[in-house]
Amino acid sequence: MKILLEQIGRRFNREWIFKHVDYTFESGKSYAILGINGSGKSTLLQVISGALTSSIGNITYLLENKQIDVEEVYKHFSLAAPYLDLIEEFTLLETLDFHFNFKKRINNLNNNELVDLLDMQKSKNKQLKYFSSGMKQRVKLLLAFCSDTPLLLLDEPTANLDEQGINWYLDLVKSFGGNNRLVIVCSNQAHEYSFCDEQILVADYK
Ligand SMILES: Nc1ncnc2c1ncn2[C@@H]1O[C@H](COP(=O)(O)OP(=O)(O)OP(=O)(O)O)[C@@H](O)[C@H]1O
Repeated sequence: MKILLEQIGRRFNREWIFKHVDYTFESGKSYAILGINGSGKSTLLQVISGALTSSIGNITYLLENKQIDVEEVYKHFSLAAPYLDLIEEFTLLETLDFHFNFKKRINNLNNNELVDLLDMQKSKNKQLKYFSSGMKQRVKLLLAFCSDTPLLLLDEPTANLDEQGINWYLDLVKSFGGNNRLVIVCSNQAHEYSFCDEQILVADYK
């Protein structure tokens, strides 16, 4: 997958969050979008994903050298982000079944293998509303990493995770972040993005 940003800008009302962003994202590489709180990382990620339109500029999406419409991009990415909610009434197993109705499982991993990856066999029939914030974050990350999509978007991936959780995330990166995937991480914490090949500073586009 290739995503080309040409002179992209986004404003809310009269305030420009970023402008003149020229950048190319390519499969097989990982990118970190960096900046302080409120600098516009999530906004840029949402523009890249097509969830938010840019105020100016063009974005082109190429999948195996064929252009795809912005309306179709959602089929090709998986996202873990603080603003993405899980359905709290579902149990863990129901969550996996529901999610993988829409996205293909990576390596055909079955529910039992996914629950093992989460180390949550004891909680598989528990509703997510009874999960701790760290457990929910692990579920979000697992759903994103284990969906077979060429584009993986991660916004604050280790929010709510303790040291063990951070190491678990880094294992996911090693296991499922490669294989010619395009990975984009929004962060302001080095341990979340130190594996990335390139860094984009939102402050450079003010
Ligand atoms: N829907 C919106 N309407 C108006 N302003 C918005 C909207 N969404 C975001 N903003 C503003 O855009 C700016 C960038 O927000 P954004 O969430 O992209 O920052 P961020 O770098 O991801 O922050 P954080 O590190 O805290 O997650 C902020 O000033 C925010 O208030």
